[in-house]
Amino acid sequence: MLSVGDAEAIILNLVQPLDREQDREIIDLWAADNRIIATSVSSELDFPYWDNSAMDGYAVRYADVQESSELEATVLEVIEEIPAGYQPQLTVQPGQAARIFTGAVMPSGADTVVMQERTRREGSNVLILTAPQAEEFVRHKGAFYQGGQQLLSVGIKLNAPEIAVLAAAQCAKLSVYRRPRVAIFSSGDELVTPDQILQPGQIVDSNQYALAALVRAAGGEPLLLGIVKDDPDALREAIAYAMVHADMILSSGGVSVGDYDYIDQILVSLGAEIHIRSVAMSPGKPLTVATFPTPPVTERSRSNSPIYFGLPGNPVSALVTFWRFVQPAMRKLSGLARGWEPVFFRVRSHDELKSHGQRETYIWGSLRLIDGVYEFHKAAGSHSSGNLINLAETNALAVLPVGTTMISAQAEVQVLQITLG
Ligand SMILES: Nc1nc2c(c(=O)[nH]1)N[C@H]1C(S)=C(S)[C@@H](COP(=O)(O)OP(=O)(O)OC[C@H]3O[C@@H](n4cnc5c(N)ncnc54)[C@H](O)[C@@H]3O)O[C@H]1N2
Ligand code: MOO
Ligand SMILES: [Mg+2]
Repeated sequence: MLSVGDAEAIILNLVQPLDREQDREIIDLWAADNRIIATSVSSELDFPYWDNSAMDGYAVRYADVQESSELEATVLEVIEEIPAGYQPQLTVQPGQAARIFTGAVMPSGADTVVMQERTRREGSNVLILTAPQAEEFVRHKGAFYQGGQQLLSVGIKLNAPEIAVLAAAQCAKLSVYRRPRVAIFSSGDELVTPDQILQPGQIVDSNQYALAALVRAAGGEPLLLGIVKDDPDALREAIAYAMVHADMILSSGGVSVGDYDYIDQILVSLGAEIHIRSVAMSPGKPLTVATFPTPPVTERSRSNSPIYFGLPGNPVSALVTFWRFVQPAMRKLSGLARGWEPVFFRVRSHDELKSHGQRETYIWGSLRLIDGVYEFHKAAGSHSSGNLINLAETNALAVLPVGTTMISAQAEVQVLQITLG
């Protein structure tokens, strides 16, 4: 059976990012958080825009004050007061100073700022009590950034720091990748929506809710296709619709070896190429990954043909395979230039962890900060892949490699981070 690592490599190789020319939209900066920038940004402005003061104090000529001390204070005449947002009117001549405040424009003639605490005001004069460094507390025009250079490159995710940069660069509208459209449906005759009274043998379709939330959290736009019966015609219709409307298709259920598990054969009948049928992992062994032939350019509404993930129906298996494979694939698809690969790190395990050792095993639980160190706590209760009840507060999965049957309590374990940073 295919290893998890090989499956990941196949999937990430199949997924191609959205097209930065064709798959983009213009949005307002207020709506930019968590979006991915599709054109590089530069500014004509220098940062800082002007020479300005980093302190409340006095703008002086260094040559005048370089010998100043408590005992031999330099006396300067204060010629002007310069608050932030004001254009200085006078030039500071030898023997003169200007009162200045943080962020205010430096007056011509002055090259240094002496902070207020190192001065004493006497009427229209100021006494400089300490020798400053030359050019101290002056933020020079262009010192942080010179106009014309690249500020942000394509493929960066926008959060508060990048949005602040864009605002400072007066970029009130910007071009971002559109959100990937992800079609989602659940397959199974036993499934009903949460508002229905359960008849014998029925269960609630929880997967579609979970997958929609995961798709949204990963920056995608879910296209909900509902519950599809274990009926080849109904499944073919749903997949054929999704093929032309989505960048990615997620189904859950119907990918194992049962008589009603039709997904693979329908994909084949629609001309899809199946790249993965199962993976040596637990939970999540039955997993179908397929692609469709690229339609002719004239019939295309988007740059790529979609990738299909037939996730296993068991609720935990559907989530684990999403976290392990679909989430990185969505990040790559969405245009992120870097950081789409899954993130693993090592922590101490609070609990003993067990596996049968034959497949790479993912155990759900939570990372908790104990005395400043992250510790993995296995979720209490049954670890059957059909039990979703103890999934609440899961924020990491412990990974036991093939061949490892036990990790003792307090020993180190590798965990997969599943909440997006
Ligand atoms: N003979 C074998 N049987 C099974 C194997 C196997 O290797 N040989 N693998 C098992 C494993 S592992 C898994 S996982 C499941 C995967 O099954 P399917 O993907 O075909 O899914 P279904 O049979 O349709 O359903 C499985 C299970 O999950 C429940 N389910 C399905 N959809 C949903 C949903 N939307 N929300 C909540 N729960 C759902 C369904 O009722 C079943 O209980 O196959 C094993 N069998
Ligand atoms: O993958 Mo099944 O996921 O082991 O229950
Ligand atoms: Mg089945």
